[in-house]
Amino acid sequence: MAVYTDVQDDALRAFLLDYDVGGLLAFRGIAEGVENSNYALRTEAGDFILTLYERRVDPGELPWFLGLMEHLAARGLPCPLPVKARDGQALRELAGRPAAVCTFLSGVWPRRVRPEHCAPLGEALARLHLAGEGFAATRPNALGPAGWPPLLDRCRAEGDAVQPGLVAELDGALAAILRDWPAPGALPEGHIHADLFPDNVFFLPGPDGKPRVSGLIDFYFACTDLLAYDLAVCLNAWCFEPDGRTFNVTRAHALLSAYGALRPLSGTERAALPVLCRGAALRFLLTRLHDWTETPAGALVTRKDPLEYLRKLRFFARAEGGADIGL
Ligand SMILES: Nc1ncnc2c1ncn2[C@@H]1O[C@H](COP(=O)(O)OP(=O)(O)O)[C@@H](O)[C@H]1O
Ligand SMILES: N[C@@H](CCOP(=O)(O)O)C(=O)O
Repeated sequence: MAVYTDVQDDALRAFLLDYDVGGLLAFRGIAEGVENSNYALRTEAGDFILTLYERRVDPGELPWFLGLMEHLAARGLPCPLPVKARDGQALRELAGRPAAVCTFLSGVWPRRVRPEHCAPLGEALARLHLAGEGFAATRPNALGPAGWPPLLDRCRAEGDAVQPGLVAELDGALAAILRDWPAPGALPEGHIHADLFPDNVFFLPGPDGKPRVSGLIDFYFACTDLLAYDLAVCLNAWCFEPDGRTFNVTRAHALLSAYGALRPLSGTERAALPVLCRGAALRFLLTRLHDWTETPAGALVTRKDPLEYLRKLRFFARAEGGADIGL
């Protein structure tokens, strides 16, 4: 479910009068997604996505996200381009919420990841990092290492009800990750997506029939951080079998090789990748755990399993070297 705010058709028609997109032909709410309300629009000018920004997005940060997408799209990355109204503004208001219209991207996200998805993914991620250069404004990662201890504290009271002993295990894992984390300035930084899960990457078959990336969406966790951390997020999200236990080295190797062909990893980045993977596993474990225990009964949101990421964290803690994670 991701339509929290209802939009009436007369309000939408009036809203669109400020844009050069012609008349509204059809619209429907999109059930997928977690954070915001999304509608698919068809107007006389084509297809668009309307997003109404909900609870967890800070309205003050929206110009940064929209500015980054505009910068990346202008450099040829297949990401949504915010559409400006006639007053030159992409960020407007509808139904009492901050709202933006973006271009619609074709394609389908992979319900079942195959190694053939991972090379185009790695290439797209490297292109994203390279295209982000030159976007001057920065946004710190609120869900980076400094954010993990307070997040764990918020899960302390309820965590052991999810799995006995969980809080103590996470205390130990967090301490080890913070101890091993790269020192400031040690690794290259830039703008990262920070949530490039399969449901945020669209594919279409290329002329050879193999999957080609046709769209990267959902930039609302994007921030300025270690570039290699984005790879760690992808290794977590794309390279395990669905049970979260079995790591697929073939997928990881395809992802890392394709990335490295466009943006070669330094020796320091390669050495840091295992701890970045542990950090990324902990980050998604903590946000899922927090949502698991805090989501009110009856809320129309599908909670995601935090323990899937405990299994991934344990895998990366056991991994003995780069070869175990596809380097
Ligand atoms: N630019 C786009 N083009 C096509 N579909 C989109 C676009 N943006 C969002 N969507 C659709 O909306 C769904 C939810 O979008 P997403 O940004 O992941 O929402 P949320 O931020 O709420 O998690 C996606 O799975 C996709 O179906
Ligand atoms: N990818 C995160 C959840 C964020 O949801 P999204 O729909 O905004 O990508 C997770 O799996 O925990």
